[in-house]
Amino acid sequence: MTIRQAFGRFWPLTRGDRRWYVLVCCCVIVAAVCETVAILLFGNLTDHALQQGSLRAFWHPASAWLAVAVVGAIIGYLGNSLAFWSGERFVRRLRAHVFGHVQELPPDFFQRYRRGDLVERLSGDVEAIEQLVVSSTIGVLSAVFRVVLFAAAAFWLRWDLALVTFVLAPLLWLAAKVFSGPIRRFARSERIADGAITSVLEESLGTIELTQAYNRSPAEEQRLDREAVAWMRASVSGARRSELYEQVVEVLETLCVLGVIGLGVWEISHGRMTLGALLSFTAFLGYLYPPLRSLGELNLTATAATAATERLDELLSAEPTVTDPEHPVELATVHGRVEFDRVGFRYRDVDVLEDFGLTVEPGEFVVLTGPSGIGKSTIAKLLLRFHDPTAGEIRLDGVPLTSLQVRRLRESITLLPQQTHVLAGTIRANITYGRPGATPAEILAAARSANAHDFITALPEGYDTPLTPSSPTLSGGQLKRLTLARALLRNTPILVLDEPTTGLDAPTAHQLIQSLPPNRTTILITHDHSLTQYADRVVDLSGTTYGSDAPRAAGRLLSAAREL
Ligand SMILES: Nc1ncnc2c1ncn2[C@@H]1O[C@H](COP(=O)(O)OP(=O)(O)OP(=O)(O)O)[C@@H](O)[C@H]1O
Repeated sequence: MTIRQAFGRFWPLTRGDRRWYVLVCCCVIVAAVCETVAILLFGNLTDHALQQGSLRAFWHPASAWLAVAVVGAIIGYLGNSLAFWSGERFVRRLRAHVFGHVQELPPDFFQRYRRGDLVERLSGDVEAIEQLVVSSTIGVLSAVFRVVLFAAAAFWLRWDLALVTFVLAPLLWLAAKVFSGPIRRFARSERIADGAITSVLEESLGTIELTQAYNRSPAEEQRLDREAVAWMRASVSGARRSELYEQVVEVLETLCVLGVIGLGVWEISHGRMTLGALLSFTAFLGYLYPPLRSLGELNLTATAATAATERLDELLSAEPTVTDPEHPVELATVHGRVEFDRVGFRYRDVDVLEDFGLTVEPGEFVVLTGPSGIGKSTIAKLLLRFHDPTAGEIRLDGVPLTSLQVRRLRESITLLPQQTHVLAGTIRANITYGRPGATPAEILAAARSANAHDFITALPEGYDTPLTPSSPTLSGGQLKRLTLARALLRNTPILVLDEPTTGLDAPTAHQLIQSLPPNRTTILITHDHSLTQYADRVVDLSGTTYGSDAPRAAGRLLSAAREL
């Protein structure tokens, strides 16, 4: 991706902030004008006060110089602060944009990338793009204004000497061109290595118990070191090229300054120039060369940032596979009838479901069982539209899922996944995650139903006990009950529980299933056959489907009769 393409890709995100960039440019112009005036005053001071040794001739230009310097400093401060603020605003907006997009992507997208790499793209790469889009734009505009102003002043002072000065510009351009290729290459390798390091750190810290238990610490250190070596190579090679570029530019600048001074000396010796004019002129060079040099450097920074642009563009180009229909069907009330109609599904090349049919009536309690790997969790994921079936159709209350708004669909179904997800925050915050704004009484009721209230209140800080995802201070069974409380609090017409009783002792498991709320469509995925007694129907994915005369079924029939 070229700088131009990279810039075009992200520039639209600056909409709404461009007036601030214009303001920054105005500050830059005023500050550059102040610097120009200050240099001219310096020439005046040299010719009238210094050369003639006149203190009277000193005060006027000196006070004017001071006033101009103060104005320049104030405007410079305001401009730089504003430039920084608008740069950070862009970072915030870009990160939110990419993060929002990534959150819509299907689960298999996250299998293609290591989590640490994604983290790096959302942190380091986003900041690198800010460099390209905002800082570099402001930097280039600022440098161009300054070059134009100082060049105009230099031409006004002595056009012939100014011409010599500008020999430098094409040389700098040439140098930047020569160096930009390798710098881009090393920047790309560095961004990739950054992602790999974050991944290793994230993965190792996430499995620290396993690492310690299996004595794998040295291997983990080696893994990190391998990535660190790749990162160091890229980083050092890139820095070397940048440094070499700086030194080449330094030498080129020195050559030009010496050329100008040599010419100036010659002019003074022929009486065609004053010392003040020569000193002002060389002072201009001192001001002119930094923005000229920074134009070349900005080119290199922007070139390096294109590596980050490519990485972020890759994320933004990934399309969500599950989208809202153009004209969604509105379901005023969800009754909870779920139909899988000749559903087929495959993960890339692996067929998981073929011609699968199941209808769950509103309020029915179905146990889904079958051997490991047969596709039980996949059915739950299809119901929430994490994926769409490759054949057949799934319907909710007779409406195909693809005709419903994804948000509305997920509002109607609660999935308790097999994996226990703990969030950073208190136990209360963990429970209310699925339904912010729930009342304390509702939280308590959900915790009681999930058999979690007693162990929570036995903790010194009760519902305010803080939890961390990496090392939650609760047992596996307690965490299971906590996540069940979170699911129950959502109070949706459909409940899908994927192995909710793993890690629980038999009495607790039975108690938990018995206390599940009645009158809602419940699909319980389990390997525990003792729990099937509570179901209205058991569906064994290996082939058998049978009803149950369990008390639970009777209870449900009773409540259905009551409803009638
Ligand atoms: N993201 C995925 N990508 C590719 N294949 C997958 C993916 N998730 C699951 N599978 C495969 O699909 C099949 C069904 O998996 P699924 O998790 O639905 O089984 P399950 O019946 O719930 O198993 P278990 O009882 O062990 O939880 C398995 O063979 C599994 O390897």
